[in-house]
Amino acid sequence: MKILSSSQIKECDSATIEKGISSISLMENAAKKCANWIVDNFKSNQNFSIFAGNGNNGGDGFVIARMLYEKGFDVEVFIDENNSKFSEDAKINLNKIKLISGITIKDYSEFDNRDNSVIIDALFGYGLNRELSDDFKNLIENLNQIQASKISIDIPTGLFADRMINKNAAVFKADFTLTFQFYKKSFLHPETEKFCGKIIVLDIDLDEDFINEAETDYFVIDEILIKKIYKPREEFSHKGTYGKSVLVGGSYGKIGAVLMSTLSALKTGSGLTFTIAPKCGNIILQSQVPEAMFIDSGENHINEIEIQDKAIYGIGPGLGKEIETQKALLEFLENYRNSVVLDADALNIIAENQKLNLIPKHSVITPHPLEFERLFGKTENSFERLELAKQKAEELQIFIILKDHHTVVITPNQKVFYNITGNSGMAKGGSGDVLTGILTSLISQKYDIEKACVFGVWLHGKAGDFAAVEFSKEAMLPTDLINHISTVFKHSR
Ligand SMILES: NC(=O)C1=CN([C@@H]2O[C@H](COP(=O)(O)OP(=O)(O)OC[C@H]3O[C@@H](n4cnc5c(N)ncnc54)[C@H](O)[C@@H]3O)[C@@H](O)[C@H]2O)[C@@H](O)CC1
Ligand SMILES: [K+]
Repeated sequence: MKILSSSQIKECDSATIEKGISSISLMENAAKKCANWIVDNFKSNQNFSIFAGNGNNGGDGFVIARMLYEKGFDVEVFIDENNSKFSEDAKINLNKIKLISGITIKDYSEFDNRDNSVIIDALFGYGLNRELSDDFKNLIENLNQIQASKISIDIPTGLFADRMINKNAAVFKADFTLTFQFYKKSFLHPETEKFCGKIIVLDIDLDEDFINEAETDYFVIDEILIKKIYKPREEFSHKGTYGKSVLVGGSYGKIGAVLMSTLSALKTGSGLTFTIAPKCGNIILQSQVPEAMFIDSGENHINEIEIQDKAIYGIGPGLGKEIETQKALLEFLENYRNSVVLDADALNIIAENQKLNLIPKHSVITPHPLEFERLFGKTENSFERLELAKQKAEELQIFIILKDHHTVVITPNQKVFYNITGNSGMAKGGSGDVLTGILTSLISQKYDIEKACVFGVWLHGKAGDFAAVEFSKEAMLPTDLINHISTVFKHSR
């Protein structure tokens, strides 16, 4: 799914209107989708307090008020009674509810939530283009204090669609955000996402031709994209068809990491799978993953990384940073020309030795925010981090998978794919090792690297979601996630 900027969304609205749908019908349709969702999700004796602004977001609020009232709900609408400059469509819809005696319209200042109503925020949408005034900030801070369910229409008021907010910004804290047609970039960054609650994307039939032609670097990974990428296994194939994955890592006390990567590579379909690990890992690896071939290197830590023909390497899980290991990795990178997946200590070794230039072109690196900082330096927030990552991905011609609440894939041509599968149960040591195995396996199976990254992060999160359903977010383990890779493939048929 494409992510458009607020100006592109505005153009998309206009293109839809040019195709013959009036702007007032578009508002009617958008509000109807919201009202239907609310009716389906709230009890029929629920009261609603709708806070409307002067623009089209407020207009949506007026239509929602009318529709909920018509469905039998109690509704009160709050506006700024001192400001009579409404957008044209908002004014038409405000006038319509003024004629309905059962809907009371009051000034924001008259609100007291005596009847414990659900609060609907239709103050500002994607049209917000500057800081809120103190009056609005106070209103929002007061609303945020109230213990009630809260719904934002299109965007929680106070957020911009596609940029960071100021540190002291006031933002409506929603439990649900009912948004139109597209995810907004700010729904996917930790500093701003926390205000959105559960995000529901409602299709309001905006012009498909415009959407198809709109140019953007930003995408949300959805099932439509995954269906285009996934290559089911062919009947007439053999193990050689599915490539050779070599997982490199493990050190005394950290053999589990490379074991999980190896197992994940196998479970993702790798044809031939090797593990290069120190001798101390031999018995555990051979007994736990008999399908993989073991190549030893060093006693308790890796001291050499053998280069094999026609293989894809995934290096880093549990690797450690012993001097000999550092030398082995740097020597490998100096002599290796193919794409490689680099994670964890492999990235830390590269950062400490300042050897970014040794990363082969079209490789994949999978840093979490701290590893990213060690590699590329400090940034103020995740929006800036993403911009720096785009710049570095292009400069080094590599794929960067930034692991965060929403993991992001950044390509050498600066495309950005946000992943929305996964859950907090995956915030445990070992989850990253699984991802390294999955990515190595997909690339060795000749998935194009961009597709492998997109499919890999989605698959990783989706398996995590299945594991959370079975075991709970608290109790699920990375090994449960590995076992649920099969559930994802079964559901993908
Ligand atoms: N036809 C359309 O364009 C549709 C628009 N829709 C709704 O319309 C919204 C966008 O409407 P608008 O473009 O009218 O914008 P908003 O309703 O988000 O904001 C209203 C106006 O407030 C002004 N403003 C910006 N920042 C401000 C600030 N800090 N303090 C005070 N005023 C400020 C701007 O001039 C802006 O146009 C969407 O988020 C969505 O809810 C939907 O009804 C779908 C169709
Ligand atoms: K809003």
